Order: sequence, then structure tokens, then C-alpha cells
Amino acid sequence: MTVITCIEDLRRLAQRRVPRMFYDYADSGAWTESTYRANEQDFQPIRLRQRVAVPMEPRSTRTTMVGQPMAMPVALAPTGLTGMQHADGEILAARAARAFGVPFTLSTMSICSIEDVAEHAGRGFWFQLYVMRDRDFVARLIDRAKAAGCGALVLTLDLQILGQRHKDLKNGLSAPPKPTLANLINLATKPRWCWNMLRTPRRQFGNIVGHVKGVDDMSSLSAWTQQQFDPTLNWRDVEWIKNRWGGKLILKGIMDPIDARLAVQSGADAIVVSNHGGRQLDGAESAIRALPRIVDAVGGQIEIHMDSGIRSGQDVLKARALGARGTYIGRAFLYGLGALGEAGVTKALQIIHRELELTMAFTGHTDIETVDRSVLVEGTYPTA
Ligand SMILES: Cc1cc2nc3c(=O)[nH]c(=O)nc-3n(C[C@H](O)[C@H](O)[C@H](O)COP(=O)(O)O)c2cc1C
Ligand SMILES: O=C(O)C(=O)c1ccccc1
Repeated sequence: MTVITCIEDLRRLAQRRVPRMFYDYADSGAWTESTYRANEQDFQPIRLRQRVAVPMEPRSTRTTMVGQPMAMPVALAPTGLTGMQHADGEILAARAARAFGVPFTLSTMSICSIEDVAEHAGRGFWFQLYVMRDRDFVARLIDRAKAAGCGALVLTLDLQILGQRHKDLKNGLSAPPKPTLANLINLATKPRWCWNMLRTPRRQFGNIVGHVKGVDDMSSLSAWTQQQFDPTLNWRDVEWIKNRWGGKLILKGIMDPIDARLAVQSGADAIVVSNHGGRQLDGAESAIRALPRIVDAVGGQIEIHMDSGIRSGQDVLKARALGARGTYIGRAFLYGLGALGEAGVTKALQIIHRELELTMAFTGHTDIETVDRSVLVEGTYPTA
């Protein structure tokens, strides 16, 4: 293998090492994947202003998200089935994030449970909540996250029903994979993944199986989601969750200024401008284009984060310049995990950090806190 220098290198290696069903699950969007593609592509036309002969050392990327100090404005996004990209994936990613000094967000739909991650990777990670019909279960999840010392609750609002993802339907996505002939043939080409998976006991949805009576078969993930996720979710539920949780609350999946204003009224601490990485509403605007409008509407009133499409430190800088205090990476860290386990997540974070602080130097900044719209070339970036 040649030297790994960028996230795209990690993606290629992950594609070789992760069973097709799970690689495709990560690397796909809804329907035609037009929003998935736009998320990445819409960063490209945004141009940076090169500066010379200005101080460039020492440089700091340190900042905060919801008051929490971190090494750079990048958190690991919550991703379901992370423990299927690599055995014990959530524990490994949480460890890498902790060592790097950025938050890891554990998904409700993770393989390793809240307690597994707290035990093996330490406390303080963030927890992402999906609202199920069974409110007692939701309350128990919140209480478990509290008991594990989670530093923030990320409440996802954009997936009460699952976007239609063609690759998952064709592959028959399930965790663990069903022993069909096609799956067995594919698994036979992934010995490293299989060996690691056989050595871990954690192969089911750890936050759910064993915690809800009668739930031991989640083999059809989309059917299970449809049965369990609550389509009546509304702002009164957000209030109930906020009160039950009592800590920092981040609302994820906001793309419209109307919803952003309602989020402000809910008293949440931050919102994430996100279209779920293009996995839900195909045809939605890219998140980087939606960002300035949301910043214009509520920027002074609530902390704004963004995700969807970030593949480099330059993307982080552009999001920050357009008003996002922090960002999240989803696939960028999943590719690292699938490629090289914990070391791959560390690699992904190192790559993004290096790109970010080099770009700061070239654009004449030594402190991420001073980066604003003026690093961008007028006329090349989206506006409200
Ligand atoms: C494989 C995968 C699984 C995901 N699962 C969840 C999830 O369980 N909860 C959630 O809030 N978002 C989930 N997301 C969305 C991410 O949190 C994030 O919004 C998205 O990945 C950002 O886009 P990016 O992958 O281009 O960085 C998932 C994304 C991916 C790629
Ligand atoms: O795949 C996803 O994007 C996601 O958030 C999810 C939703 C339901 C079950 C598993 C993952």
C-alpha cells in the first residue's frame, strides 16, 4: 500500500477490507444520491484568499463546542452499525477521538452499547438519541447516557422514517449478515474483518437488544426502524427530552430557517445543520449551501454546527468561515475505521487537522477563532 495522505486513500482501503454490505451502507445516500454528491461537490467552488508575509506561527486550532474544549472544531458524527465497519468499531473510534482531544458521538443504533464504550474507552463521550414509540425505553436511554457521564445529548430530528437507500435494499443489509451464499462468498474475501469479528462478542445492537423486552431479532433493519421509530415526533417531545436530560442538548438535522427558529425557542444549546449525509431527503440542498441562511436567521441566538460532505480540513475551514462553530465527520472517520481500525480513525483526524492548520497558515491565520468570511473569495461562496 502506498502512503496514506488523504481521506480518499482511507476510503479505497476500506472498500477493499470491509464486507460489501457494510461498506455500501456507509458509502451511500438516498435514491439517486444527488444530495449525497452535492454535499461534497458544493465545497469545491468556494475559493480561499491566499495571504503572504503575515505571521503564521504558532498556530492553534483549539476551540469549543457547547462549551467543551477540543483540539479542533471537528467531532465524530453518530453513525449506526459502526461496529460492523470493524469489530468493536465504536470503542476503537471513541478511543481515537479521546486521544486526539475531540468528541466522539455514540449512535443509538450502535453495536457497542453505552456501557461498553464507557467501560472500554472512558466516560465523557456524547450520545445521539433517536426517539422511539416506546417512551419508557427513550427515558431509559437518556438515563443510561447520564449514568455513563455523556457530555452532551445529540437529538436527531431528521430520521423518524428511513430514507430509501437502494444499495441497502439490494444487499439485504442486516447485522450480523445473514449466511446467504452471496454474503459468504463476499465474506471469504475479507479474512481480516472476519477474524476480528469472531474475536468480539459484540455483534448486535448493544443499546437495544437485551434492553427492550421481546427485541432479539433486528435482522431486517428497515422493518425494525419502521416499527419502532416514532413518526409523531414534535417540539413538545423535544421539551420533554430536554427536561429529562438536563445537560447540553444539540438538535441535529436542521436545514430550514423556520425549524432553526423553533430550535432556538426550544432552548437547545446548539443545532446541527445537516441533511444526514444525503441519506434521507434526496433532493435536499447541500448542507454547506444551507448553512449561511441558517446563520443569518439564528446565528446570534444559538450555537451552530454543521455536517454532511466534510472530507478535508479545508472543508472544516470553509464551514467555520461561513458561521459553523463546529463540524462533524461521518464517512471520513468510518473509512479510517474500516481501513485500519483505531489507527485509521487517528489517521483520519491527523489528516484533517494537518489540512486545517496548513490552510490557516496559507490564508494568514494563526488562531482558528479569528477565521471568518474574509478568508473566502467574494462571489465564490453561498450567501443567505
Ligand atoms: C453509515 C452512517 C450511519 C449513520 N447513522 C446515524 C445515526 O445513527 N444517527 C444519526 O444521527 N446520524 C447518523 N448518520 C449521519 C451522520 O451523523 C452525519 O450526519 C453524516 O454522516 C454527515 O455526512 P458525512 O458522512 O458526509 O460526513 C449516519 C451516517 C452514516 C454515513
Ligand atoms: O443509517 C443511518 O443513517 C441511520 O441513522 C440509521 C437509522 C436506523 C437504523 C440504523 C441507522
